[in-house]
Amino acid sequence: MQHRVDSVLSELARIIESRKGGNTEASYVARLFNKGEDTILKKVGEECTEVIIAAKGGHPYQIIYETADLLFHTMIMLSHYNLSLDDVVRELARREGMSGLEEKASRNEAPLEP
Ligand SMILES: N=c1c2ncn([C@@H]3O[C@H](COP(=O)(O)OP(=O)(O)OP(=O)(O)O)[C@@H](O)[C@H]3O)c2ncn1[C@@H]1O[C@H](COP(=O)(O)O)[C@@H](O)[C@H]1O
Repeated sequence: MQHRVDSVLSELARIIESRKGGNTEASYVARLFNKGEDTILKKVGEECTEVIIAAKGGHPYQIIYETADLLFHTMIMLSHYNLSLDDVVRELARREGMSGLEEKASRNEAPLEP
């Protein structure tokens, strides 16, 4: 299962990267990159809202479907800023074993830089 998560996400990240500067007629991702930051961020915002609506609706498949859309558009957003899910996972790994309350308190002490 873990391998499947890794391989699907890595392949998707590779495809997203490959769409930068690509054919906007043939690729949704290339079109989004071409439209730029505001459109990408608007899509992430829309997909967040759709996840919340789906969750409140309580249909498991709908929640999965909308969360997939959110994750996909989040990956495009990260890529726009030359970041990736690897960077996010590294941050999660850094937090491993640290209580959420401790982490919250430490946010006020350290600047938000690696
Ligand atoms: N995983 C996805 C994926 N998930 C969602 N989407 C698209 O994201 C859009 C989601 O938009 P909405 O649900 O808001 O629907 P919409 O109202 O039609 O969208 P807009 O007109 O507002 O953009 C739809 O067009 C979906 O088809 C995706 N498009 C592509 N992928 C992956 O990205 C790869 C590259 O795609 P292309 O760049 O199109 O080749 C594909 O092979 C897939 O693996």
